[in-house]
Amino acid sequence: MIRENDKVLSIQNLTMTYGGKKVLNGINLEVARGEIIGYIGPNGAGKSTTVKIMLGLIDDYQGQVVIFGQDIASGDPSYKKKIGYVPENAEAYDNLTAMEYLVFTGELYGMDRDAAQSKAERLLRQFELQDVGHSRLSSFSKGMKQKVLIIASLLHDPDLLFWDEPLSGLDANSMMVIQEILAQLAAQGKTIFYSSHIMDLVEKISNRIVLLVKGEVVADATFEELKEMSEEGSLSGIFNQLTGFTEHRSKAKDFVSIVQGDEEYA
Ligand SMILES: Nc1ncnc2c1ncn2[C@@H]1O[C@H](COP(=O)(O)OP(=O)(O)OP(=O)(O)O)[C@@H](O)[C@H]1O
Repeated sequence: MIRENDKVLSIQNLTMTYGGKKVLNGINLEVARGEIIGYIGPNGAGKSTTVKIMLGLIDDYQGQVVIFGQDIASGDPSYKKKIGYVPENAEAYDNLTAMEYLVFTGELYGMDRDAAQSKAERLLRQFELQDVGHSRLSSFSKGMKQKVLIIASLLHDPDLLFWDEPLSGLDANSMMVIQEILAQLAAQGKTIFYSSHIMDLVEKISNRIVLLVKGEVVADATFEELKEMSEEGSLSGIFNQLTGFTEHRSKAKDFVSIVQGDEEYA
């Protein structure tokens, strides 16, 4: 049970339908300060849809979502100021320089322009991006862009973070730094939703795993608890087992046979 004072987020019976198709099917979730939630599931399971609902981007859902004690359907957007978001991609901003993007984002979150600029400069320097602060994002490598998105999500020191595939493209050294940053933020009471398909990383970073399959939470436990419940030793093995996926070998064999021109598989 989470103490009422520690509760950051509460989702009750969340259901979402797109064109008659139910994509979220009664999700319940209580999240406390300081948790790093590995939010995982197969493609199309409903992860982005739940995150978009929590960000207030989708409002025609059924059920209740309470963030920082406020029902987000109440129409008061102030809870958003305490949220940071790393989108899966942010190509729409490619024409901005890193600094322009960061200052713009900081101001959206209510920061003063000078404060946003000075903090952005210092954070860029931490990632050794100070020399390209005034270059357009379109000229950045995948990993450099990811670092800018990560800085943008943290600039206003939010209490709740939604990170969608945040480390894609980052080298091993940068990943270790980010991993440590997340651990330190969580230790200070920040809450992090970490959505990724890279199971090794989710396993390392999260202290709680929530697995969504076809719009339902099918597992909600620590990695250690999941390991005890399953015969699998890794999160990717547990993921395969809980999503009922056992045919990777036969699928790969069929695929390779078609590549090699075997008509039987046409
Ligand atoms: N705007 C939309 N209109 C119609 N259907 C949608 C829309 N957005 C998502 N869906 C459907 O909702 C389901 C859940 O999609 P969602 O993007 O939430 O999955 P996901 O778990 O984030 O997947 P991925 O791991 O591939 O990012 C999918 O079947 C998807 O096709």
